[in-house]
Amino acid sequence: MTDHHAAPDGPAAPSGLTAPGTPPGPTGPDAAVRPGLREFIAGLPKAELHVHHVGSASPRIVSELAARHPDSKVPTDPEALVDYFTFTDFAHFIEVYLSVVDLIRTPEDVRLLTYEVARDLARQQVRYAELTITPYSSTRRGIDERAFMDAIEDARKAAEAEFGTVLRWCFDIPGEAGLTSAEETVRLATDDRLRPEGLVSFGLGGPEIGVPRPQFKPYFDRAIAAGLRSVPHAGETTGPETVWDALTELRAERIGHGTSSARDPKLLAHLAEHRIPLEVCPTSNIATRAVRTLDEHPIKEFVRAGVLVTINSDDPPMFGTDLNNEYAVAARLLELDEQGVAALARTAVEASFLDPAGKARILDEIDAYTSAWSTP
Ligand SMILES: O=C(O)c1cccc(C(=O)CC[C@H]2O[C@@H](n3cnc4c(=O)[nH]cnc43)[C@H](O)[C@@H]2O)c1
Ligand SMILES: [Zn+2]
Repeated sequence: MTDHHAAPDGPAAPSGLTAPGTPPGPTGPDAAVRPGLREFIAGLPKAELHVHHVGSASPRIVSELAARHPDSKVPTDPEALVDYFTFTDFAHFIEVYLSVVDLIRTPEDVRLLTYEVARDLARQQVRYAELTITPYSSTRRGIDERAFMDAIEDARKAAEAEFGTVLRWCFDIPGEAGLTSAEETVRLATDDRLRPEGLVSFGLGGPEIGVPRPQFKPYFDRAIAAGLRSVPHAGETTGPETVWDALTELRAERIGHGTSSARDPKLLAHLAEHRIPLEVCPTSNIATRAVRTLDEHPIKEFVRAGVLVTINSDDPPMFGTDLNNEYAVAARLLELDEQGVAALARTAVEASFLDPAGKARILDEIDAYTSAWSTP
């Protein structure tokens, strides 16, 4: 077992079987997190703005789907998944990610996955999540587009009714799949007969190296004209120029990761001035080896520069984390107490694409929870 999945009192690591007392790995729980802070985080109402649909499949769901489709190379044993979800670099991560995408073959698989993802979010007191979905990956594998939309919408409505967690969708272009995938994604996102009610934003994911952002401008223009918000990944595995491209060409309102922005003081100043939040996913950056160690993560520089930082989990079971653990990691890196952690949760709600009344409701909940916690 590799140690970056060791998380004794943290999230359900990929195996869910990590023995208590396992030495913490670079992204595991920190002795330095103040006593009681993990409990505070666990009960804190939160919003998750950067989490991938397929990348959120729990070990139980992955093994259930792998057992259904025995031709797949994905292990059926949740323990074996820990090694399977250990990545040598970003390209290896995408290769493994796509092998899990290959397991989603029917509208029922889509519905099950979506509903279970919502259940996992609700368990962490996530009140609102924008889930990044790549419809192209499913339709090109033969899932009927109408049935796909019905499956995610059905799960969204059931999750809201049963768990109280509000889900919204970000449809992303898998950039490396080329302009055909961009055309297909924007068509699915803007065709009034298909576009799901829960869709709020338009994204761009996958590898960045060799996939320049400007080529996607016409597709983002169409999505924005149809009322969608622009949230591309940028600066995860390439330099700050990619983030500039996302801002100027794709009119990004938030940036997925934006890690390399720290290398460009002018960019940091621009992000701060224009209040463009970064969707920071610390453990993801270590797991894909985009950043070497957590202590080298630039989150502190973002905060110091006045950039709005939101904390997110990206592909939590694949990275042996969950949103609560990401808040604990951020608390250690930023040296936060309960008030500081609550401020991070507030920033995520404010940076979300939820309507004003929905935002106010969660913000009130955060305040009530935080003052009840600090009242003896
Ligand atoms: O589905 C296909 O057939 C296909 C063909 C070629 C390339 C791709 C992709 O590149 C899919 C990548 C997929 O990865 C998702 N994702 C999940 N986590 C991350 C992340 O941290 N950074 C970037 N992308 C991520 C993303 O949603 C893409 O759809 C697919
Ligand atoms: Zn992502």
